[in-house]
Amino acid sequence: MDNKILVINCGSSTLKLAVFDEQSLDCTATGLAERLNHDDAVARIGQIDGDIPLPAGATHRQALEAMTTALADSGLLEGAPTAIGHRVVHGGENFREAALIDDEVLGAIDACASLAPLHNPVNLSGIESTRSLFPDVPNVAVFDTAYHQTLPPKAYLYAVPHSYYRDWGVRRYGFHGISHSYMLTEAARRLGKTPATTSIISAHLGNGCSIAAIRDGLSADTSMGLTPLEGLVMGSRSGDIDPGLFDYLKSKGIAQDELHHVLNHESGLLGLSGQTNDMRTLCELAEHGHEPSGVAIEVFCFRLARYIGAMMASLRHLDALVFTGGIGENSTRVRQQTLDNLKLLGFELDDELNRYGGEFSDGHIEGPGSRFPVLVIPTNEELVIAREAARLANASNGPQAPG
Ligand SMILES: Nc1ncnc2c1ncn2[C@@H]1O[C@H](COP(=O)(O)OP(=O)(O)O)[C@@H](O)[C@H]1O
Ligand SMILES: CC(=O)OP(=O)(O)O
Ligand SMILES: [Mg+2]
Repeated sequence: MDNKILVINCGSSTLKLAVFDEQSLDCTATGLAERLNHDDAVARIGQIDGDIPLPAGATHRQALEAMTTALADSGLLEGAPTAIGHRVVHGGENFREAALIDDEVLGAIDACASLAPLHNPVNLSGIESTRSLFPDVPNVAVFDTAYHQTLPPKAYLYAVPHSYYRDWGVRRYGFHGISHSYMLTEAARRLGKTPATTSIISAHLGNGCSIAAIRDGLSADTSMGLTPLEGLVMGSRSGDIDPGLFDYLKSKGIAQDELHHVLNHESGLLGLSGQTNDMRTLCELAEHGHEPSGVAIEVFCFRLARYIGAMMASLRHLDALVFTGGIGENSTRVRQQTLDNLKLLGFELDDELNRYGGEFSDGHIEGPGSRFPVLVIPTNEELVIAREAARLANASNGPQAPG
């Protein structure tokens, strides 16, 4: 019987789950629950036909229970997993790497909840659920912030009174570190280099979007800040705004709570287009002449281009610009339109390679005259989490005999 690692990624209204073989780290099952806490909540497991039955308005916990039962019933878990890895978005300054979960770690995750209100509370509910479903199995937290703990003060300090940082931890933390660190190892492998000598700009473009400057293997700058709201334009998040907006809109009768909701849930691509947060649909709409969708894509790409330029300030050399995430991996248009803004920096794409997203060129999509390689690399946050969960669970089984 093969030992299995269960990986859980709880998002605000989704739950992604994956099962890995502990030895080979092959992914043997994947599942997705969507529209959780809504009447039409739905769950599927790739290896099982049909939907997994969920009650209307199912919570993360109910979905997790239904999905793990279905996995167990169909033999996909092969008994209880040997370790469970969780994506946890905000770990503050407490975690430079993944951690075996105990009550102290749970407390530290809870203490960061107000800094990632869309993410940490659901991450915690995922952990609590698996702890009660599988009481004897070690749980491991893998943090989105951990990889960015190498940011230098010049990149993480806001220019506000220093006591805000000292007393309240007000600083830039950065997120999507699981994905950015995977981009580093994958880019290094494709370029025939070691991660420790590789410098890249990594653009993770999913529903949440962020960019990182990675200098000689270490995160040196990134676009997200105290919370995952800062930086790039995202599906429904605004990214950077002038904080003066709060006062101005207060004078228009929009309270802080309401604006907070708008900036997180009704802005970004959704707010600009008035249609959807989904880039694929926006591209289709724009192709059919829907002007606001075209404008939304233009703002998205221009902001990204500005940030690519900004990331250059942290690097001594650049081995590659890397695109990943649902948009970065799949949108020929976004990659082209972004780099059209950066001709002065010497980026050039090959139209054909870009159209195929680097599928037949080991990820490369740059043209022959490009000053820098440009890569498209599919992210695999679940694999990173599985690897860390296996490593920490094994380490917790006591000291290994010297080899
Ligand atoms: N072919 C495509 N063209 C453009 N955008 C795409 C395409 N496929 C997926 N996307 C976009 O990727 C985004 C979702 O990214 P993903 O990384 O899956 O999200 P999450 O952050 O929830 O994991 C959506 O905006 C979706 O429209
Ligand atoms: C941190 C963050 O924005 O995560 P996601 O992209 O999953 O929303
Ligand atoms: Mg994501």
